[in-house]
Amino acid sequence: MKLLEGKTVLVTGASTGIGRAAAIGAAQHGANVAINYHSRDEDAESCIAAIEAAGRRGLAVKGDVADAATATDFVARAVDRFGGVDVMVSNAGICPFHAFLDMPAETVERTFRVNLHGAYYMVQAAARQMVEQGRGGSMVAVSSISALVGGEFQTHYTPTKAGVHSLMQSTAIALGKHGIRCNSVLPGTILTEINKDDLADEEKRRYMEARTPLGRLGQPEDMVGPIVFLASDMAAYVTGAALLVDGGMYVNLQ
Ligand SMILES: NC(=O)C1=CN([C@@H]2O[C@H](COP(=O)(O)OP(=O)(O)OC[C@H]3O[C@@H](n4cnc5c(N)ncnc54)[C@H](O)[C@@H]3O)[C@@H](O)[C@H]2O)C=CC1
Ligand SMILES: C[C@H](O)[C@@H]1OC(=O)[C@H](O)[C@@H]1O
Repeated sequence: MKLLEGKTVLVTGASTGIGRAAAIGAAQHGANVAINYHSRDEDAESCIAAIEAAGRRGLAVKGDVADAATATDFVARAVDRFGGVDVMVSNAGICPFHAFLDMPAETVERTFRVNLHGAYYMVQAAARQMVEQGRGGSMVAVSSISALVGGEFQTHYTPTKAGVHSLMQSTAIALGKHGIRCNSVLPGTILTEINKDDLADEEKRRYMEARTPLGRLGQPEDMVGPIVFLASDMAAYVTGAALLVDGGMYVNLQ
């Protein structure tokens, strides 16, 4: 069953990892897909090629999500190409692992700007368009298990993920009257570029695997079903919710 037939889906940070998998998954579920990406043109082109191979139309728009103008440009370009916006997947993020006591202020500020301000601007720009269209819509923000638990080298990162989750709760209230649903997914540890260096440490990787009741770390494709579901009309009465997608890592105390 195709869950996003006829819809236009926008995904930020979609040239790699979870965003790329979500963009291709949305196309496989019948959506035309616009992707935002930050720097690597060849990765964006390859994502668009995969969207088109799924028989749908794709559009790549370059831009830094930390800049509010990127969001208005992204939405305007998608509307110009596809005629509207039905779903915004706010996914772009960074996690430069670093100790707390000597954390550089610029690392804190950049992480806040990309992860939290970026999500805010993207969701706001999409919401304005959806309200104008008058046919509702769906926001899916990629938060994290880190919205719920801490990380020694993620003191600048975990507050942004709690913030993204909180943003979905408040926008669910602000936008419910317009038929716009807002939810977050909370991935556990998914093997992508964001943690490639961190998980190159075999001991840490084995520890993270051992914490996961399903016995393995996640792949970007593990995020597709939950994101597509929340984006789709199958989740028509789901808003303000957070869906952990972590192989059971969060509940595994002992
Ligand atoms: N991989 C994991 O274990 C987890 C990842 N997440 C979240 O998932 C999201 C996607 O990350 P992954 O796919 O894992 O890693 P990734 O590094 O493959 O993807 C992040 C994407 O965001 C893009 N990006 C970074 N800064 C940007 C900017 N200023 N403007 C536009 N795009 C920008 C990158 O170019 C990249 O394509 C992030 O928000 C991350 O915090 C959440 C929980 C766990
Ligand atoms: C980047 C980390 O490996 C990943 O990001 C998160 O949000 C989770 O906390 C994982 O540790």
